[in-house]
Amino acid sequence: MEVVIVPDAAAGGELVANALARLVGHKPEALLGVATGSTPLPVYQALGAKVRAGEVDTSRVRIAQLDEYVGLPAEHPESYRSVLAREVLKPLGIGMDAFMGPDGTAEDVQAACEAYDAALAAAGGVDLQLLGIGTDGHIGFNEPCSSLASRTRIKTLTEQTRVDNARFFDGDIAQVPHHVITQGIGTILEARHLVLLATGEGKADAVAATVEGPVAAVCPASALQLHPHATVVVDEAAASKLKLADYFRHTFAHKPAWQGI
Ligand SMILES: N[C@@H]1[C@@H](O)[C@H](O)[C@@H](COP(=O)(O)O)O[C@@H]1O
Repeated sequence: MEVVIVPDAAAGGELVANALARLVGHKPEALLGVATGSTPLPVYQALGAKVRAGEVDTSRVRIAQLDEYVGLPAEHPESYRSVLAREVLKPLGIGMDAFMGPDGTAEDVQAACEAYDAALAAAGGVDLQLLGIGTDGHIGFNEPCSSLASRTRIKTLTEQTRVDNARFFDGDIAQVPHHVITQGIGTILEARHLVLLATGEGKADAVAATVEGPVAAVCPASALQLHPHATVVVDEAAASKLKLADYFRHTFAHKPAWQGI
C-alpha cells in the first residue's frame, strides 16, 4: 500500500486527477469507479478543468457507481445516481449511456445486486476505483464488520452514518434511508487500482486504522492492505495519527516521477 501525504485537499484532488488523466490517456475506454461524499469533489473539479482545457478526452470513458440508497427514486436529488450525474458526469462531459450503477428501486434488491456485480465483470472490471472513507472506517457503504469477501448486497446503515449523511437531506435524519446497496469489499478489491482519499482531522483515526492497523472487518478500509495496487492519499490533518508519516513522506519524495501513483 502506498501512502501519499499532500498539503491539502486541493493538492490531493490534483494528484488523483493527474492519475485519472494518465489512465484515460493510455486506456481511453477506462471504467472509472467513482465515489460520492464531499472528499472526492476536488478530484472531479480538477479533472473537469483538464477536460475543459482539452487535456483529457473523456468521450470513451465509462463510469461505475460504488453504492446507492435503497428506495430513493433515481431522480431524487440525493440518490447517488443523481449526485454522480451532477458532480461527475456533467462536469466531465460524460453521458448517462456510459454510466452503470445498481438499481436502488428494484423490487428484488438481491437480484439487482447480483446483476450489478455481473455487469461490472462483463464490462471488463473497474480500472481505478476512487474511495472515500467514513469516520468508522467504512468504504462504499460497507459498515464495520462487513465481510472482507462480501459481494454487492443490501446493507443497513449505522446511526452514525445516517447522522453524518443527514447534511445532504436538509439536516433531517428522518429523510436518510436506512438501507443501501453497496459494492461488497470483495467486489471493490477486484478493481485494478484502488485510490482512497481522506481529508480532515475527523478521518485521522480511520486512516491510522486503515494503514497501520491489522486487516480486520471492524475497519473495512483495512482490506486495502490485501490489494496489490492500493494508494491512500491523505492531507496533513488526516495523516496526523500515522506513526510512519515521515517514512511515507520520504518514500514518495524519492519515487521516480514517471511511476505516478
Ligand atoms: N457512501 C459514502 C462513502 O462512499 C463516503 O466515502 C463517505 C464519506 O463521505 P465524505 O467524503 O463526505 O466524508 O460517505 C458515504 O457514506
